[in-house]
Amino acid sequence: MSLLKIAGLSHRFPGGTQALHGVDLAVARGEFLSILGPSGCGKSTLLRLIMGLEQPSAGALAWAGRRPEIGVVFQEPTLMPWASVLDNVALPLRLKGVARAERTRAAQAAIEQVGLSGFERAVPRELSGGMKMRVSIARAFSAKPDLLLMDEPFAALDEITRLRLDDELYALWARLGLTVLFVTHSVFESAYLSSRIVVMAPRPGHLVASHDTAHAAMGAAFRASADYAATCGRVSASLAAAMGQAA
Ligand SMILES: Nc1ncnc2c1ncn2[C@@H]1O[C@H](COP(=O)(O)OP(=O)(O)OP(=O)(O)O)[C@@H](O)[C@H]1O
Repeated sequence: MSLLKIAGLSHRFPGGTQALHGVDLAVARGEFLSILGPSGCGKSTLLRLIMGLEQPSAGALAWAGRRPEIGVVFQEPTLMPWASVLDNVALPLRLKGVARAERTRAAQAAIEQVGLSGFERAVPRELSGGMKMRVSIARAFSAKPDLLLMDEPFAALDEITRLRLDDELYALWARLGLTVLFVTHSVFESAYLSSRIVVMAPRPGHLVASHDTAHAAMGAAFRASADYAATCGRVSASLAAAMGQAA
């Protein structure tokens, strides 16, 4: 069953920019869904509507059951610089009023999941860019969100770190059964991580294609596989079409 059903969603900003038009999208529980599209096609606007930070001009977002808990990861890790890794990761739990002992336990578990055990007392300036991003990811899922929204989380990282974090995120998703909505400009990253990829086109932003992907394995073996190459080819062609170019 769908966690979220988006129907006929359109959004016009007060200045007059029509950012989205007629978006229909269902997000199933447990899927890793990437939204891929050129700059300005409305990806971030769509995430803001899902987060409830903007109200749509038309159309509807329907959640299954109660309003869900949403975890968010942006390109900037946006950590509290004065606070320890543990306190940063525990922040959503503190804001929810979870008692100290319980939030420490949950934050420590999340820190372990992202491979940062032993760094609980470190502060952000003592961490590498990749480690800060791991803290941001741990914070986003520490409160066990129904949906994890990720807006180009690894775009500012070097390629080696990015590939490693892609592997780690894929493993986390598979291990914890997360539902992830992942915004990226990268065909290769989306083809590697996703169970489904939707491609958007601009002016105004709308969905043009949806691709299910084959996930047989991960790591170097999957990156070298024919399935991965075929997905990259199909998705690249959709993206080229979305941008009005021949593939
Ligand atoms: N607050 C705003 N006020 C007015 N127009 C906006 C606002 N935010 C975004 N837009 C416009 O809406 C359109 C979609 O922007 P959005 O940021 O959602 O695209 P995007 O696909 O996320 O782009 P990028 O990949 O560069 O981050 C663009 O034309 C942008 O200029």
